[in-house]
Amino acid sequence: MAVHEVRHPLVQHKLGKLREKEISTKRFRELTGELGTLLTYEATRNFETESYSIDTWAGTTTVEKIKGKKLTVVPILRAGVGMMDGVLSLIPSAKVSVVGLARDEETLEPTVYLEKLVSDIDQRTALIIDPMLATGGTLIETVNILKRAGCKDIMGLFLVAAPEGIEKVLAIHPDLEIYTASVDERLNENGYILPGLGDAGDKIFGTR
Ligand SMILES: O=P(O)(O)OC[C@H]1O[C@H](OP(=O)(O)OP(=O)(O)O)[C@H](O)[C@@H]1O
Ligand SMILES: O=c1cc[nH]c(=O)[nH]1
Ligand SMILES: [Mg+2]
Repeated sequence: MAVHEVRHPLVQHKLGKLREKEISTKRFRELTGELGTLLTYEATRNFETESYSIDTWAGTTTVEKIKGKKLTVVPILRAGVGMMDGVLSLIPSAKVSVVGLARDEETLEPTVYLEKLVSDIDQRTALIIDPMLATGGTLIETVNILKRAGCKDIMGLFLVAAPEGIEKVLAIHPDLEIYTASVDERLNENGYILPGLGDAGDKIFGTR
């Protein structure tokens, strides 16, 4: 597994705005989508391309396209939905496989309540999207679901990740590629990331 912390100035600028205490639902949503786009740009940086010829106004020339890479975007309900439009703005034809997991506030254990995967997921690269990687329980369970379905190539995009969660995921799924805008300091006693974002799901959906 590799953890890529995306230090691009635009990413860090937008993450800083996202952390502000009095942020509105509208602004939180906008920034979450924009960061989804920027993380997608970074995560697809090493996709293989192949050359082909086209006719242009000045004759024939050689251009490139992404080489046979079939993707499925995997938003983790609820909060992952907040990143989805931003991710799909760069890869608009990607199929979407939805999983629903909710973390118990007391035990911090995730419960799976929905699995709706594309049928040929065993032939696709899965791009998991969720704003938060905290204890890592939700991500471990999501990767378990994808691997059980035959998926072999799995990447994840997270706005913020906790070092404790990364370590736990790494121990169980060493083949995962993680992209995040920030590896934050630590988890607090309630399993929230510090400095983190607070409850990302509530902020995206305007609940609470
Ligand atoms: O790494 P973990 O400790 O498992 O926590 C991370 C999970 O917690 C949040 O979701 P939550 O369960 O609050 O659901 P929501 O998206 O419906 O708010 C977050 O969006 C992740 O999915
Ligand atoms: O800090 C955290 C941890 C889990 N879920 C969140 O929304 N925020
Ligand atoms: Mg939540």
